[in-house]
Amino acid sequence: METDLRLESSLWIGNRRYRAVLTGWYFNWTEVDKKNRDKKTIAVPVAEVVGVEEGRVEILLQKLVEDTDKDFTVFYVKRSNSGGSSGLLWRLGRTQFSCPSRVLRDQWTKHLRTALKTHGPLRPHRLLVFINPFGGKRKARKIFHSVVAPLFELAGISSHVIVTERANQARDHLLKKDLTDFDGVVCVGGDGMFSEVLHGLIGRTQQEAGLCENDPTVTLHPCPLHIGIIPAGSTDCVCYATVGVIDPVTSALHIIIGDSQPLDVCSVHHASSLVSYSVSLLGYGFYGDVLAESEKHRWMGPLRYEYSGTMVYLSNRSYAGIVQYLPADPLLSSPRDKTRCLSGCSVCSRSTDRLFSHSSDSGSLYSSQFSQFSSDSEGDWVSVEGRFKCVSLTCMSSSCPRSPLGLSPSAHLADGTGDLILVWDTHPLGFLKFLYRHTSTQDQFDLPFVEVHRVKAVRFSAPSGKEEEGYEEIGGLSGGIDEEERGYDETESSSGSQQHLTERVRGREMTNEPKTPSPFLCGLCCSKTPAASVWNCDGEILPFTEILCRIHGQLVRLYARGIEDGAAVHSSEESDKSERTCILHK
Ligand SMILES: Nc1ncnc2c1ncn2[C@@H]1O[C@H](COP(=O)(O)OP(=O)(O)OP(=O)(O)O)[C@@H](O)[C@H]1O
Repeated sequence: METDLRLESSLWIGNRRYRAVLTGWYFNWTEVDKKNRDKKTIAVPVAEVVGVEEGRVEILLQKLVEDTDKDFTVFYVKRSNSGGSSGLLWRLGRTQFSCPSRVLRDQWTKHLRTALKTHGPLRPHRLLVFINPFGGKRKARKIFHSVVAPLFELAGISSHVIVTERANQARDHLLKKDLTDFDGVVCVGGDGMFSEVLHGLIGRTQQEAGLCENDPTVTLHPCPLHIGIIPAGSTDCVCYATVGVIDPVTSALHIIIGDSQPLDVCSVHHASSLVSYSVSLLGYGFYGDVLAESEKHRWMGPLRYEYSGTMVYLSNRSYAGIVQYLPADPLLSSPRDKTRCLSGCSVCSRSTDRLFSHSSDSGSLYSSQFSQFSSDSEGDWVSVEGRFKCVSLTCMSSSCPRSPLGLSPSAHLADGTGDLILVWDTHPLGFLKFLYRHTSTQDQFDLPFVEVHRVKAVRFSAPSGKEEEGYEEIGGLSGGIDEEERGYDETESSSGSQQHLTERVRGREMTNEPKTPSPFLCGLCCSKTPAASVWNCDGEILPFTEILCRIHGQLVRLYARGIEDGAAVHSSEESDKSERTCILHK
């Protein structure tokens, strides 16, 4: 196949001569000077070629074609620095080549197109697109039609576009309508819109596989359709955490070239019923309260999150809870190992082998997952009880522009685990330090009242009524437990052993004596602590406190490739100094 695709000839860009070579995987062109010496080479992976067109073609608001019979135009992915974001921006690179004859031009276009098919097996041909016209700044429709649709057209992708008229329309469509012709589903909107598509696709897949989503022990069937996210919401965290930038062009290009990023999904059950799925944050306590508070102030727009965060922080609440978790294998990875899940992550790749090792066909693919889950014996569960500022579970780093490293910087997108973060009740200033560290590079887990565990499942419940009232009374009076008062050291806090945790619970019970109210808490914030918080599940409030969460490894696939490490991409400057592409210097 490699030899069939190989093509080499002189080509011209303007009046400069280039030696162009198409190997199996790369399309390279090297400038040749008058003395036949090679200058710089531009190498574009065939997998990143967006399209090949006869003539001299430009894509502005619409396609402009100057049909000359010796020219062809190649469109490809070009990388550029994103400024503040963690990933790289992708732009549409374009180079117009001239050939000495029409025959040679036709040979180039034919070979390049064949190479695209060979090296882009997951490139979509037909997509189902949902646009939420009310998401974010209400620009989703414009973003799709002016930025994304021309790129899809260039790449030969046909789209069936549905502009939603109500919440949950996309979910319901995916659950009920015929999806046979589609390679993937694209949502143009924010995290809420992504969540709709996620629920619709997972539900549909389980229906077709005859699986009951309400049974928390069932291993769910991976979704066959890819999901693409064109960010157009006020919160686009899933896009940021899986691409590294919030940029419609970058996301559209990932869709076009058929990138594939598996993603873990957490199922949330209450009393043997499915409540929801989550991919980013499941948070009780602080994060639940902030969401509940912000819902009361929707009229403020995005500012409501700052306002609500401040109000909830000042109210200095903590909540009693019993947390049980099933630890993941500590030999595979750890939330404190200071690694980052980047594009091509080896931990996630090894997980693919582990999760789907027994067969390549999807039927036995999920039976191999089933055997993995069924071996999780109940005896492995660890249980802790006490008062928490917040309890969070995240299946990914949950990085976002405000917190570039995220809630759990070393979490993985697709290793079949989640990170459970327990923030025990503490002094308000300690908690502020914890929150502040999310905005910097300081380790938010390196605090004595914080612990993090890599887990496969979590159960949460509030203590029964009587105990709850007792905690409430104490919570209402107490200014929280000082770090010094807690009676355990930092080394212990990261050990996560059952024994240490039990000791800590005892220590906490002892320190839960009523205390003199802290002067910091008086005035504005000294309201009575409610008995229970609510769960924030990817931005939605859950109606239950008691939940069982289970991580399903690589349940869905996104048109993405994880965050690219800018430093690792071999790049240099071309004509536009800010732009990067693969250029090899000779
Ligand atoms: N046509 C519609 N009318 C009203 N709501 C819709 C419509 N289409 C989708 N939705 C709902 O709007 C919610 C928010 O949408 P989306 O995530 O796109 O925007 P957002 O601005 O990021 O959201 P948020 O206000 O939650 O930050 C989603 O939960 C989705 O179910």
